[in-house]
Amino acid sequence: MTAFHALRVSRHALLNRAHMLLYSLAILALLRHRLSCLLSSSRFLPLLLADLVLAFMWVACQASRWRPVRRHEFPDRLLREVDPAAFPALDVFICTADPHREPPISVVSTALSAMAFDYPPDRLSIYVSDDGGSAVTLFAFMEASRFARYWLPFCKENGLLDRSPEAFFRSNIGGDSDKMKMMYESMKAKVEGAMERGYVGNDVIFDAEERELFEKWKGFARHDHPSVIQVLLQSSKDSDIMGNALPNLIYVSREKRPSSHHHFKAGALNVLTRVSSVMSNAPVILTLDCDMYCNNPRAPLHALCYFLDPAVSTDLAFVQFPQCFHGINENDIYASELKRLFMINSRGMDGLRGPNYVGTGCFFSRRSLHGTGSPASESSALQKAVEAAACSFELGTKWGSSIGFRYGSLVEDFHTGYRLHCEGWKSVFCDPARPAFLGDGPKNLNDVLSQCKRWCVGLYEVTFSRFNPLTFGTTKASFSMGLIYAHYACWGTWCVPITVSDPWFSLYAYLFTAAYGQDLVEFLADGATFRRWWSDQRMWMTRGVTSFLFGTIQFGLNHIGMSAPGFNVTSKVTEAEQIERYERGVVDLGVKSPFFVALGTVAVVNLSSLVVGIARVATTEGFLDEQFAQLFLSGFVAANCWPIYEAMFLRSDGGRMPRSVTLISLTVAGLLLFMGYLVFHV
Ligand SMILES: O=c1ccn([C@@H]2O[C@H](COP(=O)(O)OP(=O)(O)O[C@H]3O[C@H](CO)[C@@H](O)[C@H](O)[C@H]3O)[C@@H](O)[C@H]2O)c(=O)[nH]1
Ligand SMILES: [Mn+2]
Repeated sequence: MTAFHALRVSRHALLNRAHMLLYSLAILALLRHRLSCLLSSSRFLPLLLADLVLAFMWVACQASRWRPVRRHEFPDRLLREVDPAAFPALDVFICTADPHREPPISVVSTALSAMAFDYPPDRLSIYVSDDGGSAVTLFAFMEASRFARYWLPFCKENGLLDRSPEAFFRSNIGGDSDKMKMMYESMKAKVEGAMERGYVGNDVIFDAEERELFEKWKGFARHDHPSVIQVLLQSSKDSDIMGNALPNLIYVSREKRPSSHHHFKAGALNVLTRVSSVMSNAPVILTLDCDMYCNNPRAPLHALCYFLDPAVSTDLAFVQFPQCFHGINENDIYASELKRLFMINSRGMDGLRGPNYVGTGCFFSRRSLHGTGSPASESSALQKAVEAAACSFELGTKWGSSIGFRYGSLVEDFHTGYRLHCEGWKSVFCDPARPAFLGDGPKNLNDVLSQCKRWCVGLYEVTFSRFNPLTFGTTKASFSMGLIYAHYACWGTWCVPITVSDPWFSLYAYLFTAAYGQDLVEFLADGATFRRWWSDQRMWMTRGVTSFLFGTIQFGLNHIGMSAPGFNVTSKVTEAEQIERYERGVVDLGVKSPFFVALGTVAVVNLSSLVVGIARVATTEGFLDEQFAQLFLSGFVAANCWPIYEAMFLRSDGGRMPRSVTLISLTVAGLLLFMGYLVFHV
């Protein structure tokens, strides 16, 4: 048998190791210096803490630089050697949670893009989990099941690669597609109309049978309702207009009761895992977020290149594709690409036990989630499915603790992938030239920072559990995997070195330039531009004083019971005016957010120290030599803060900082500066 995939170790590996050696010597020297300072004055204690965090985060991340790899798959070989009729069945899970933040018509487009995979339709099932419990979402999927009869043959006849109608009609107009476009627009208008009215009117319902389904929504509340499971397409019965079989399409809205915890997305995925196990029970499962449409119809074939290779499949839990986004602006001002997380470090982990699970674009082997057991009962498949979607089903079972998607963290993806690695499973990072899945990144700063804060809280939940990666991970997975997971689990602690500023000395110059230089090189090597890297490092600093800081505080409050973890679904809709600003690359600070008070304060404090520093250079001899590095740092931070100064003082558009936020920032900064003056001069 010829191989379906190949692997090569990155040329950077040796260079990385040499860099590691030098850098660790410098870190040791730094810590030694700091300890000796501490002996002279306890004022240095916060700085020691900052240095320790820096050292720890750096060391933990190195494991991902030890052996980065690149893989390549050969789907054509697979097609030559394996008859598609012998492909394993594939169950696709799509999660949605809120019809207002996640428009049903977009969820439908994602589902259609998966239904149109280059995969035998009779082996393909799409399950939609609707945590929003929305009749409009069900209605949108009924429409989609009719539209699919035309759309799927249209994609295949025209050899389309963009099989999400939303994405296709965004970029293609005219020609053959005119008729299809009209059909799509008419479906879209019906769904959006129902969304606006807030219910599914009798005028848009197809027949009496459909009307009956919506009866279920009488006395129905989003957080208090029975399960609704509706089979919309059945492969054995339904065919498209050319007479080809259609994939199965199943709508699931699990039971919700105020008295039982629904465990957010992990809970939804576990319900789909069980519901699908009694209906199609495919050995391969793909998880998708509602905005992550398929951009490469051969994605499943790429995954099969691993699942059908007996040499790797025995302990292969999942094949993860990177999260990629459409519509990112030229300089990626909010670092939405998250290149280090989704690309660079994933390749690094791939050279060890495998990349972590990032929640979407991931093919699982069902075995790794729940062995082969499925809910046992005498009833029919549909009845069993309804039982499996009930709130009480999991009571007294291992679901969420040692089988299925794991509970206890807002980052169920991180937690689940990590626990699978701890159980001895492996994973693979699969990154074909044409991105397999594309999603929506948040397009305003407040949403970007809130999302990151949620991750930060979720990651702490893993750190402070008995599965702490340093103690549990390093022994159960492997030492190096444990370190990388610890690096992420402690993401929030970046707020310590970023918020504690330091009297600079020459060793820092090396530590700073070497780390920044390496980061830049890795970005450029991965195809980024300098400006995109610049945005990324700016966002890293921004998160330090906002998401990481607030996330750390929030976790502390949750921990002592003063608040509870919540999952704020990221909005996938952006106002036209905001989109326009985003496309021009203008930062959006136009909402009254505590994040922006923190940003404004830091920016003003830094600007003041820069101005005072420059004044001293002009008046005091020798000051420049002594404090050059300190001044350089302030200058560098000020350059990063430029968009904030603009938003505070220079702009007048809707994205400028609200007056009240500017005033509060100025006041807080004034107080801080005054306190600083008292400490150092009185
Ligand atoms: O109670 C919930 C909450 C969320 N979701 C779905 O989960 C997905 C992710 O939610 P989103 O608000 O888009 O969160 P992001 O922060 O953008 O998502 C990233 O982070 C999540 C938590 O780590 C992962 O689950 C995602 O896959 C990953 O893309 C969406 O499809 C939601 O509909 C549910 O089904 N039920
Ligand atoms: Mn998302």
